[in-house]
Amino acid sequence: MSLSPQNRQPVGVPVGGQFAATNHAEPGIGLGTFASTEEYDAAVTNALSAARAYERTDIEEMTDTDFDRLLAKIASHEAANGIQPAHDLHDSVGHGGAAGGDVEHATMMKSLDKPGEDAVIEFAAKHPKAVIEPKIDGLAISVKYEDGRMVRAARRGDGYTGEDVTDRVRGVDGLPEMAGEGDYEVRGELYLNDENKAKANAVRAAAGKEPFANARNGVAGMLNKQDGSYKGLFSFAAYSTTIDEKADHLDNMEQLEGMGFTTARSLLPQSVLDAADPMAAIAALGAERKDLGFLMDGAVLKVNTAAERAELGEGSRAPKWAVAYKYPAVEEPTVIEDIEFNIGKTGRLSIRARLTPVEVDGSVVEYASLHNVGHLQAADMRIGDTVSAFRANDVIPQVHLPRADLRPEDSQPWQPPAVCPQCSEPFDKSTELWRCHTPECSVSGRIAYAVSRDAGFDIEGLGSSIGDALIEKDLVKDVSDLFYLTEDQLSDLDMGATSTGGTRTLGQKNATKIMAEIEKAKAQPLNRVITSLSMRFTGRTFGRRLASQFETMEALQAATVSQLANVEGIGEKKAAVIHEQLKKNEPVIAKLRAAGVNMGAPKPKPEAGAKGPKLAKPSGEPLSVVVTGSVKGAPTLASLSRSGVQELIEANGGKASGSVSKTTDLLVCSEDGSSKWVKAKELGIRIVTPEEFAQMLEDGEA
Ligand SMILES: NC(=O)c1ccc[n+]([C@@H]2O[C@H](COP(=O)([O-])OP(=O)(O)OC[C@H]3O[C@@H](n4cnc5c(N)ncnc54)[C@H](O)[C@@H]3O)[C@@H](O)[C@H]2O)c1
Ligand SMILES: [Zn+2]
Repeated sequence: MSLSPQNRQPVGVPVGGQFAATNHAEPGIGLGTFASTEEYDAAVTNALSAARAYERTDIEEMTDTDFDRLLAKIASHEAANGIQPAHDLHDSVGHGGAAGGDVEHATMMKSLDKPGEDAVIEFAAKHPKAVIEPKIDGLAISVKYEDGRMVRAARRGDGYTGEDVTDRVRGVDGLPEMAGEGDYEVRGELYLNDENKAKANAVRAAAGKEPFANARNGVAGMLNKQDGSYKGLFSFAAYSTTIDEKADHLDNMEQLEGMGFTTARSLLPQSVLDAADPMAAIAALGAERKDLGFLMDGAVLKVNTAAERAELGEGSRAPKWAVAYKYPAVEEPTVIEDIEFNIGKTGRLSIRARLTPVEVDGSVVEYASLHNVGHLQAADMRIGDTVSAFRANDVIPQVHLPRADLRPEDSQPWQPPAVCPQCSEPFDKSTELWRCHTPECSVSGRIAYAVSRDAGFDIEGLGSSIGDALIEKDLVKDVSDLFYLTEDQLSDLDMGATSTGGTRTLGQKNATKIMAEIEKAKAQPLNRVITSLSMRFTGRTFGRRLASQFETMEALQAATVSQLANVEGIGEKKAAVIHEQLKKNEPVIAKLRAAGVNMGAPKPKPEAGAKGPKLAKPSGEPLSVVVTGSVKGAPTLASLSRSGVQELIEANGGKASGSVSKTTDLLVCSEDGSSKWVKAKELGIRIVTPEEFAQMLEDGEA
């Protein structure tokens, strides 16, 4: 089919600045042609790929504006060169990207023509009684009712057949399960409103995925997910029905509304078409877009009576009795001044562009989301690039279309940070959104460390997903907040959406368990309290040394830099850092103290004549002890973690060490032949079994 000249006009072109293209372009003029057949072929391939992604996935390979512009250029090239297109980009539903399915449609499900402003004005002049409705941006479905009961729902697909989605849309808001009597069909848009979009994106975030690019992509992605993880988050609005094919469109819509359906026109019913100035009504409808709470990408003009519908008839991919006007995305050119990173409170790396401030659609945009590393690299946007800033119906501004012709000569491709820019540790790249898990970088990492069995309070059951949920809800900002949680806060904690779209809470049973663990944790030894603060240079080893040196938190806080520096292995530099961080953590420590967390106690002075510490040399110096392998053989040691054993050694006056060297005094080892055993043998170091070691501690005889 060759296109009418009108159809070749670009639709939805952006307005303003260098990116402006006119909505009134003469057919084929200003759209340009491709320089070579190869370029034309590549453009067709790209457009088909984008259409496929658009119809079948939640991936947006290009924005609608880019897609429409590309399509217009392809059409213009074909017209200028007399090419009979071999592709079906122009005249198939879904631009050739749609796939059919199991359900055959009674009549073809079509698209809408978006012929541009002039044609819309002409349509309105010819059909002054036409009605105007919002064009909702989601996915079309057809729903069949038999005896007033919903029996089948299917996607538009290729227009002739579509995928069966019955079970996935049952219970959707605006789409009743039982309605009226008899057999009929309702067609309408399945869409995602802002409130549900936030919920759906929370489900995505929990799975480490980037939020949906926009609500329309969201519907596609959610519908493709067959496991129902987003069930209940859709909405439906009807725009046509077979309930009475002789009736006026408006009467039919009113009847559906009476039966419990939401209709497109009922979402914005106040706009009346003034045939003399249809663009005024379209603009009035468009003015409400920002505050609607759902995506509306255009306005639809439809004739009202059945007679007019029959008279105007159908085109191959769209009816002739309706036209749509697609609102142009508002975008403005600006320059990326810098690309900035931020590590969020749960450790996620977010990337944004700092822009030369520019006014877009009434407000100044200074920053734009660059999504994730993959997105930025694929788009090849660089510092210094002139880009187009837009809001795409979403609140967070975005940029796209880097202008190669305006790129500075010394421009370099953007490189993602090799390691976390804050702590220099490698990122966790297992999901689209990179994360840094270190305690230094994220509250998440700090809490995970603070509750860990090895280093911190050993709070069983408080895993990272619960930790993250507490952080998201701002219930926990630092470790001390854990000790102020209430059982109700825990049991009501929102753990994200369930497979049926409801919210999942942590529940009473889990809450009670965790509360008991938190209570128990208050008695953890001082070294663990110190470590749980996630200060630099106070890992497990130094935590133990500081605790045994200063005995109480009070003494540790009162210590001068040089007193801290005297602790083995610390030295002046680290001492200064620890000193500073102790000051910074004063409020946290105060809160821990007030919650009843153990702050240590001075060790009783040995009575005269009493034996010295158990793990000490006759000189009084601590024995350096290395424990390797399992200590399970010794019942008194079996329940201890690695750190527990080390703590025990130091509580008995010894010094725990991880590796065997000349200075080692004792190796506790159950496996003869291990590398540490061999080394100890070579160095003539005393070796005892865990059982013997347990006995030594009991007897107080080293
Ligand atoms: N970004 C991309 O890569 C890409 C790729 C392919 C297509 N697209 C976009 O998709 C458009 C074509 O897709 P399409 O045919 O699915 O949709 P469309 O936007 O051209 O409009 C037709 C659809 O509008 C819907 N609709 C909403 N409200 C309605 C109402 N009140 N009355 C009647 N219909 C209503 C119906 O589902 C109908 O099928 C292109 O113009 C392009 O912008 C984008
Ligand atoms: Zn980091």
